[in-house]
Amino acid sequence: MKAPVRVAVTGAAGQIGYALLFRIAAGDMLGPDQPVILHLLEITPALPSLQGVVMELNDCAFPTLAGVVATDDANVAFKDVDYALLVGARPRGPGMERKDLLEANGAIFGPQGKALNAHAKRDVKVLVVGNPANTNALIAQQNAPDLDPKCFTAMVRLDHNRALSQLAEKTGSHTTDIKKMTIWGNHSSTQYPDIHHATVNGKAAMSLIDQAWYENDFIPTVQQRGAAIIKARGASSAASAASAAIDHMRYWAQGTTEGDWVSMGIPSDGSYGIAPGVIYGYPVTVKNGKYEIVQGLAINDFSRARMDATDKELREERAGVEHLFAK
Ligand SMILES: NC(=O)c1ccc[n+]([C@@H]2O[C@H](COP(=O)([O-])OP(=O)(O)OC[C@H]3O[C@@H](n4cnc5c(N)ncnc54)[C@H](O)[C@@H]3O)[C@@H](O)[C@H]2O)c1
Ligand SMILES: O=C(O)C[C@H](O)C(=O)O
Repeated sequence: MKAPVRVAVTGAAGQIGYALLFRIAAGDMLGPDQPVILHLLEITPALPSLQGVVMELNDCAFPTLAGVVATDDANVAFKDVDYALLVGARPRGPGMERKDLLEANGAIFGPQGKALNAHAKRDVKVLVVGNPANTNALIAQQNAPDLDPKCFTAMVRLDHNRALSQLAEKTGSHTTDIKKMTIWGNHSSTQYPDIHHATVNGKAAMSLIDQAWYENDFIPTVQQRGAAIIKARGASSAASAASAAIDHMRYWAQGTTEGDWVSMGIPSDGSYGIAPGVIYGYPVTVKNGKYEIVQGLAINDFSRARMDATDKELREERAGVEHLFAK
């Protein structure tokens, strides 16, 4: 067994938290030889409920669970953490405008960015799941001036996995037969799931499907999947979101496989003509805990228009929250 690492999870008493904590504690995220100390952050009124979750975590007697800290203080929650999964966010309520949502989340992700800046390990890996995930990640990053901006990422892995599942079903294959799937841009309905570079059992994905299915079925299904689940379940995706968060962190920590890549929301460096600084879904490879954008992909006009549309949405979201950035 290795020395334990510290993993913070915010919104730990919520529904994603309930699907996520037990898998992290069981070793699904960092491996069966990596003990974890969980740092769980909740708002004060949710602490009794969180205590119940802690009781259940202990009752599992996981070999890889080395301790649990449960708190309503971000300074305690982020102390010396190696990983931080920021799940807790303000959901959109009735009559709330997007602007109100961004403002409410600024009040969460600004202070959490500051607390990470003050207390987390200098190479902390931060994943923002709470919506609007990309712009919440930007707010946290912009309040953590002493951390490398690349420490902050947002989750588009659920979209990536949804795209794998849709393409596998259409082509009668398994998700593991598919390589080089890409989600460009925002975790929102403007995201662009791109299969131009994907292969299914080594064959170009685009040669196995027709353009009409791609345009009228695949893309909108992936873009609208979150809304479809809310409609069907009466609550937003939880187990699949938790599973995607595990995948995002596992690949970031352990690396991508040769000949394949994953999609991560990361700070744009201007690659592919995207506005520098916005947290944009890119295809990335990972080695030794560092991600790199896959370069040199051919982008046709169809893709260009969609990549630009989701970039535009992210630039607009950024313009709406710039007043929340640390001066
Ligand atoms: N990126 C994605 O792919 C994706 C997918 C699904 C859901 N989500 C988002 O994830 C978020 C969480 O979803 P959920 O279903 O678990 O919601 P939930 O309402 O069940 O749980 C959220 C929890 O966060 C807590 N919380 C609120 N403010 C907090 C704060 N300042 N610090 C710590 N905890 C805080 C709440 O008390 C609650 O327990 C939502 O924003 C949802 O939209 C993102
Ligand atoms: O909460 C939502 O809007 C949906 C969620 O982000 C999802 O993709 O399932």
